[in-house]
Amino acid sequence: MKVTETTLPGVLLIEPQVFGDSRGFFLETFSAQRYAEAGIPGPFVQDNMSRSAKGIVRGLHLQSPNAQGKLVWVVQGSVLDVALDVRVGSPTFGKWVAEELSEENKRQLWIPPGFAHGFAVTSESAVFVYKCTEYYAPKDEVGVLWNDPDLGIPWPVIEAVVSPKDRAHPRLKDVDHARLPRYVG
Ligand SMILES: Cc1cn([C@H]2C[C@H](O)[C@@H](COP(=O)(O)OP(=O)(O)O[C@H]3O[C@@H](C)C(=O)[C@@H](O)[C@H]3O)O2)c(=O)[nH]c1=O
Repeated sequence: MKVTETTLPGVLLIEPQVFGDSRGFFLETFSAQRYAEAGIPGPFVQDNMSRSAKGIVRGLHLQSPNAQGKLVWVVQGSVLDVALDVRVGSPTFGKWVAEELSEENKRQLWIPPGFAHGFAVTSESAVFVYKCTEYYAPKDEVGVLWNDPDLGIPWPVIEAVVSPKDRAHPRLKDVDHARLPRYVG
């Protein structure tokens, strides 16, 4: 597999090796030793899957405490996936990266603990899967407004469909910083 550092240190783009043949294709979506060697330590304790229709935006979400590292990819359709650094004291606080993840490109994104995460569906529908390094802890959920004008994320959707919960998140500047993770270098 090919691992590339994105413009946000710590956020990694992974292009798995795909073995195509007359039946279709095969790829390994995760292998503990290989991913650890690539800088994705784990251990992963929870796997998730969601399906969303075109135009849906989920995010921007994190947990703090109990911050989750997330290894994410798309098994059907395509999304624009976004990781936002919200670690207080980080030199890249408030910066984000956006990568297209799709059934076709089979890319994965590693989003370390301490980043907020979200995605927008650009295909008719998308099935999104991810591995998490911490269990879901609703009491620790923190959200940042998906279309916070200070962030300027170019969401590729004309009419975004966003859950009431996600519509109610504050802008990053208005999030109680005591609820955000700290940058530890
Ligand atoms: C995230 C999650 C949700 N749920 C439940 C709670 C709720 O009833 C239902 C839907 O939850 P949500 O609206 O939070 O689902 P969703 O908006 O898809 O939340 C996810 O968004 C992406 C962007 C992430 O990064 C994930 O970590 C997660 O926050 O599923 C779990 O049982 N376990 C979980 O791990």
